[in-house]
Amino acid sequence: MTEAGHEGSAADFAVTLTELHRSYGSVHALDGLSWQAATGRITAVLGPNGAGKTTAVECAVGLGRPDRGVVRVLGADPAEADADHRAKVGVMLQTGGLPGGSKPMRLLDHLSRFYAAPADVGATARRLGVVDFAGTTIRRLSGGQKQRLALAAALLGRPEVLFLDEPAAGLDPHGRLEVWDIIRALRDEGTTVVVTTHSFEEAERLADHLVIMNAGRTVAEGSLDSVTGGRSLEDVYFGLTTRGRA
Ligand SMILES: Nc1ncnc2c1ncn2[C@@H]1O[C@H](COP(=O)(O)OP(=O)(O)OP(=O)(O)O)[C@@H](O)[C@H]1O
Repeated sequence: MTEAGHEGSAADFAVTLTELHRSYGSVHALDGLSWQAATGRITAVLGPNGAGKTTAVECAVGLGRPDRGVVRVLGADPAEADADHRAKVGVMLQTGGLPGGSKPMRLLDHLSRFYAAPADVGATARRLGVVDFAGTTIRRLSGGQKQRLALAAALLGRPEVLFLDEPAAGLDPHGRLEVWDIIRALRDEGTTVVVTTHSFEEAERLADHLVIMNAGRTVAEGSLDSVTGGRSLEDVYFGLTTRGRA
């Protein structure tokens, strides 16, 4: 198991979080959090409810600012970065924010107009299987269909760095395999992917680099093998984490 090591140049690590603190009242959501995501690799971030995963991603995409600490994404501070930088960063948050009254293709068309050089909407919709439910109003979609749509939306800007919050949650087994294949294909095309997850299987299947968070801090970071040291990921996780506080 390794401590959060911060070696290598900025080009090696598309995302670097260093000693982040963020509090909501008396809750220390981030309490000295540090981890890195290597460029062109998949980083999986595991941690119990309330560990601070979403808060960390919000800081990394510029939706929130830490009270203290340094965030660098593609060499820039996302809270200060310009539109060009933001266009290079994609994010799929949990699906609650999709507009219920719209239809999938209309939403993707609309979102694609925010980008100077968007991905092809039809090709993106086909890749995620959105065309299969293109005529259904978003509020009537199943959880898995919403998940595919949210992932398609996150790909429209052809991001260099992609943050995915529980991308396979709610998907059936076929759907999960398909989404994992897409994530690996994106990595193979050079995209840096950060996946937050509660699934050991997802972490084991996807992670080139693994981060385990607990109570706002990193408690393990490294390759799957270096983190587990021959034990099961589940055993390591339960040994390092405590029940969520959310
Ligand atoms: N806007 C907010 N106001 C108050 N407390 C918040 C807010 N956002 C997060 N928190 C608290 O900060 C802590 C970390 O929350 P966060 O959502 O980052 O955890 P998480 O690891 O993403 O959890 P989950 O696995 O449930 O998604 C929790 O205790 C949460 O209740």
